[in-house]
Amino acid sequence: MDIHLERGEGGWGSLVERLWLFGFVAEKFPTGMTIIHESCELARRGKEQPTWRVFSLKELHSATNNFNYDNKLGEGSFGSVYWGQLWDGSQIAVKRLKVWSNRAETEFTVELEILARIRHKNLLSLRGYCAEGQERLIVYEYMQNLSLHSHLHGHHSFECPLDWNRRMNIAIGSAEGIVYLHHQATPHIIHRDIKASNVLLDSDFQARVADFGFAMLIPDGTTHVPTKGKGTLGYLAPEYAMMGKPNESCDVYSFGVLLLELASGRRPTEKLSSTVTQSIVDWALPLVCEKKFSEIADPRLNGIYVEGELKRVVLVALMCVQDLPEKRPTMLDVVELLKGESKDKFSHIENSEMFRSPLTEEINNGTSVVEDRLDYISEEKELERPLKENAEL
Ligand SMILES: Nc1ncnc2c1ncn2[C@@H]1O[C@H](COP(=O)(O)OP(=O)(O)OP(=O)(O)O)[C@@H](O)[C@H]1O
Repeated sequence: MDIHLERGEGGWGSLVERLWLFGFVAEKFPTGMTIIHESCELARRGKEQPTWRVFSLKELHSATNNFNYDNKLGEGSFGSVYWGQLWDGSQIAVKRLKVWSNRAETEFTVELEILARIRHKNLLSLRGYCAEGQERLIVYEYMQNLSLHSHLHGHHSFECPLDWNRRMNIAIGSAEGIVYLHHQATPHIIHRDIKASNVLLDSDFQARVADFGFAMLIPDGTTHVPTKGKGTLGYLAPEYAMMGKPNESCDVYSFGVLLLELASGRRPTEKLSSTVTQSIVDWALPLVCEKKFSEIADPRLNGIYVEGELKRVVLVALMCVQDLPEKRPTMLDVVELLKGESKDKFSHIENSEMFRSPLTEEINNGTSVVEDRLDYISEEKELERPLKENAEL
């Protein structure tokens, strides 16, 4: 018989209690969101032990050289992220809460609650957490090649290690990670902040979707959940920006923006002048209507890409960013289309009305989105740091 009880430790109290019983698990989190959890995934994993654990603050201080500035990998709304090395030589990334607040506490708990229940090759894995006094830290696997954002727009964009093959793998891999969240996780998960800085790259440049602080667990049968809007400028679905009702199609919209970014190397929005900002969607659509795909391709690719795949990525992206959520594909469709598995669906898309007239109303004009109702909007920023050791560039 296999029964044991685990109890998290720390001044904040027990974060999670787990009762392991014949391969099933009862989880108890302080948010109370999930008291009993009997997921298919856990059943599949059988009696596998959780891969994460509770870290002491002392251990994390020593791993990160006392959160030394030189170890800092980046900074987000929650706090700073530091590179560290554990006593066994394994590398970690430690996210340290900046200022304690109720909102930060919620983000911390939501992220842990979600990370603890997911496991997929294209999602960032949790190594553990630390909650001592007012300190809140999340420990992740370290991703040697940092974020997609850093390669497209940041410190590493000039080295451009992202050839076309890697870009295709990143597109398909990150889409598969989101398919898992939307269609396979129990309950389903809406990420709500899909963007280039939340797609991390491992030593083989495989994509790992990260940052679940804004994510939401959606029980079966829920059509939409009213909530205050969250997300990042340039990636927000118009209906979500205006009404703040998230569902899976909001992630699909953000993923469409990310695909355009990956193909073109442009940012989601570009300032044309001090008063005019153009969205990547408004820039790409007229070029597609004129069949000028080569003008969309990132100049850093030096013309070395597979024409058919570039076209596929761009057309699928534009299907994802349609104004009407019901017209957007699901992430399952997106994966199928990106892999070129559905010739019929693709030729239907190629002949779509929206690619005939440049001024179609299917796409928003990039300036009409009312984003001031959002509770929290972040802007893309990234600390310029060299890659840590083992980066294969
Ligand atoms: N596991 C990791 N391995 C390597 N680098 C990481 C890891 N996690 C985060 N980073 C780096 O730290 C940066 C900051 O991450 P963080 O998730 O805190 O913020 P963000 O996603 O950029 O912004 P926000 O949280 O405000 O949306 C990332 O862009 C990435 O470069």
